[in-house]
Amino acid sequence: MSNVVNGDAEVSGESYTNNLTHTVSASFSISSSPVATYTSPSPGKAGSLLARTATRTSVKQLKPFATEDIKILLLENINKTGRDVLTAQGYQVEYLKSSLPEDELIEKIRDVHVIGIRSKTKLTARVLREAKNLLVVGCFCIGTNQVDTQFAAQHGVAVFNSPFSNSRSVAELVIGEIIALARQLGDRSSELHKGTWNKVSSGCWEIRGKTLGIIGYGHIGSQLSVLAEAMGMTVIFFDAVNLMAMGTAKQVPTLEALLQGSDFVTCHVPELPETHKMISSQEFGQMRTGSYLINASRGSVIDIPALIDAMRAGKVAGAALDVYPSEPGGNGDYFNNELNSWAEDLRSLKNIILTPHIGGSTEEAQSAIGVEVSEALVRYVNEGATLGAVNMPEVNLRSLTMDEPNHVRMIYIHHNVPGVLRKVNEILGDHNVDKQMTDSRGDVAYLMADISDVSGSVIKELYQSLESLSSRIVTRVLY
Ligand SMILES: NC(=O)C1=CN([C@@H]2O[C@H](COP(=O)(O)OP(=O)(O)OC[C@H]3O[C@@H](n4cnc5c(N)ncnc54)[C@H](O)[C@@H]3O)[C@@H](O)[C@H]2O)C=CC1
Ligand SMILES: O=C(O)CCC(=O)C(=O)O
Repeated sequence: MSNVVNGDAEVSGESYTNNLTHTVSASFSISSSPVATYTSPSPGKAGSLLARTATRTSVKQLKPFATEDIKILLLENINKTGRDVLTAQGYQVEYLKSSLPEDELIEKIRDVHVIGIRSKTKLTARVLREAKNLLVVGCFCIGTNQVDTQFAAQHGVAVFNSPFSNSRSVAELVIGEIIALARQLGDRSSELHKGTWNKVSSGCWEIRGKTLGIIGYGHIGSQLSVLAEAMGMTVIFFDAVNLMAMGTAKQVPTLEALLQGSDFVTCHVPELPETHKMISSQEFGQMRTGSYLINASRGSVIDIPALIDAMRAGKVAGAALDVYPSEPGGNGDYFNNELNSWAEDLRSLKNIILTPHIGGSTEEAQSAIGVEVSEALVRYVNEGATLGAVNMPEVNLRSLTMDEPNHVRMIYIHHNVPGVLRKVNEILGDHNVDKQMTDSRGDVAYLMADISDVSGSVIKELYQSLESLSSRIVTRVLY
């Protein structure tokens, strides 16, 4: 394959960096000239930060490859804003509305350099092991529990997410659910849908003056706290760390204190071993009789058979669940006992709101997430910047400019073992290293160095020397 970029004829990458599976793909064409630059396609409609910065003529677009050779697989109906950012770069983007069963996913992931998912797609070690060309994963959501982020890092695959673009949407959904549960809205509505008029006030309450207990006072929990106080509720919260309370909310020292003191309990913790079945029979026993439970975090946080028992016993007067231990792969799939053995018992309860993991599903959230995550992916693919990565150290260097035509950016992802920097500096030391940054996270380290006045043959030597080090996970060359 050969490409022409800004008039420079390119030679096959295999002729000079045999093992480019560690950069992008062995089949990519790599310019023989480090001065080769890339003319950015016209910015997409998204009007994104990236599109805007690309029009600044002084910033040099770093690309070691023909952008149209970058293959991206987007699953789970990722918003058009995100697709637009990626297609505007000239990448090949394949887009599917649902997730894929594991075997199909493995077939598809073998080929791609970037994968974009939401909460449903499980990128386990088994799947990632097959992803030989994969550079980066974009989680177009907050949670990253669906990805084996540690395995990914150890194989040089960065993972990005959107840490708070859907937080407000989740908080608003929970506010709606608090009122809906207090007024038994779900039951009244479905009765009338079936033709039955059932006007009742017994067991229906205002939320003013009631206490909301928030478990996990992070982005969503603290946002919810502000909204709940504005509606006249008292807020208490429990968190693993000490945090500044919003408004007049109060942190309580134990989960038990939270459960005993709340009329409504809502969970906003990540999926972790410590949060697995955090609310089970014992915790339901500690809740006030007639209180309500909401979970829009992860399905594993609640012991659902214990919830069913607590609701049947009248201990819990209502519940709203948005997330489940097993969730269907796509719209139209069944939510039944084959998926979760207790599904039909759950569906038969009174005053229970069951939603299909829509906490973050608003136009505003999905549009913002699409742009945010796609831009992080583009920055990583094109420039190697890891800012915001959830599994790699955060490393960035200022963009190279058009005034620096003979520069190369070397990226060396490596095992964090003693003596690596000495060896890397022996390789880079004879050259003019303008800037260098290195950082580590656990047992993976990330080094980025911009080197000036280098020829194509020198780049090849630098690349091969870094590749030959035993500490190497991935070497990338950008210019
Ligand atoms: N239903 C939906 O569509 C959505 C669900 N989520 C879920 O909500 C979760 C929370 O989201 P954010 O508020 O953005 O996360 P965050 O990371 O900002 O806050 C989580 C809080 O939980 C606390 N925490 C962690 N372990 C704890 C423990 N064992 N006990 C008590 N507190 C603990 C942390 O200290 C932190 O303050 C996400 O991890 C995700 O799984 C997020 C967005 C949408
Ligand atoms: O929108 C989604 O698919 C997932 C939302 C979610 O659970 C998250 O952001 O963690």
